[in-house]
Amino acid sequence: MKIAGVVTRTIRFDPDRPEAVAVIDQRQLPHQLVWQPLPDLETAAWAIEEMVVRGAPLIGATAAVGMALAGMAARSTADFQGAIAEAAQRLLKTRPTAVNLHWAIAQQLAAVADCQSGAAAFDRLRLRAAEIIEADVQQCAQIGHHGQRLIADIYAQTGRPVNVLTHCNAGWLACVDWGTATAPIYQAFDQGIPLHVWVDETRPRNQGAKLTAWELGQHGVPHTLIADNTGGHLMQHGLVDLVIVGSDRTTRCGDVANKIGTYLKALAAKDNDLPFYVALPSSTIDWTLRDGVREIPIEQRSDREVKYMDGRTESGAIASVLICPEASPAANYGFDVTPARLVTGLITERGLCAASEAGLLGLFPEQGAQNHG
Ligand SMILES: CSC[C@H]1O[C@H](OP(=O)(O)O)[C@H](O)[C@@H]1O
Repeated sequence: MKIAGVVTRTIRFDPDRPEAVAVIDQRQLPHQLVWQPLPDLETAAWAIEEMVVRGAPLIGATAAVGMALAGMAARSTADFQGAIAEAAQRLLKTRPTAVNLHWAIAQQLAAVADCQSGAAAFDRLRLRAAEIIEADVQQCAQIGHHGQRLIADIYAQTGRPVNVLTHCNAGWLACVDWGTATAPIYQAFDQGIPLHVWVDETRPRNQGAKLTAWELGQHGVPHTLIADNTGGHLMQHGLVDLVIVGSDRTTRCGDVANKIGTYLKALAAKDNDLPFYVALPSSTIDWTLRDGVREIPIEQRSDREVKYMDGRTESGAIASVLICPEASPAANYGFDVTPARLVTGLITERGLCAASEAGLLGLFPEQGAQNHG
């Protein structure tokens, strides 16, 4: 998407110059645009752990690049396979919930399985990383193409601007470009469909306030930032037409793990008979799992993220402030799981489907042949 009118992606990766890879440091947004170089595997792993980069698809893309950087470092060593396996283990320890991390690492390990030299393995890793990055862009564009119809249909029925609510940041900043939940919004907006987005601030890391509001503003999309607990009230008063969120891991039966608070939005949407859609690329589907509440690992992060807020002071300095008694313990669950029964439908790169095994296999029949879960 564009930053100040310049087409930009979240990660700059040239397979012919992998050592020059850099990512937007999303911890600095919206106040500063900072590009963070990723010179080696460890920096790539650190960037995922510290949420320099975040969002399931971008975590996957960064992991794929991290594996390529490990391959670059090991390209002249005899035990290059051991070094690549070690890199995979390092990356798997970064963040547990987004399945794209596992998917991307598995893709890279498969790419080098039959390599007989470090040089050949490095070539496979850097080229596969570039493919994964390009595929994410195309898949998110397709999610936008399929999802924009939902917004267009509501506009055709009502004849007034469509109010969409989204949670966290499932925007182009969570991907390489376009986003997942935001792709239908951008494409409907670009087609001239009048719309407005309610942006959940999304405590505790405030990805909505810091990232979604910023990227929508950069594109000129009308939006209003709201406290996380506002959505239900808006839905009760007819101010929301559609909820679209992203996913970090979706089971083969349509259960969805997403940023903490998503489940509560789904409950409110159900209670108000409003459509609740989840936008996701197939790299976010975990075909080995069926029951998301029981099986999806939920990341728990530092209590500091709950106890402190950071931002820009009135004097322009970036500061972090304690918002509770220092002695108060805090729990920081990063995600929750929305059961498929609360999901109206899934928006994938292959089209829309019901949040069910039949729905997903209808779009991805190749997965049905394998005995999963
Ligand atoms: C399109 S995936 C975006 C997804 O990732 C976010 O989590 P985090 O910022 O912690 O990586 C959130 O769950 C978004 O919906």
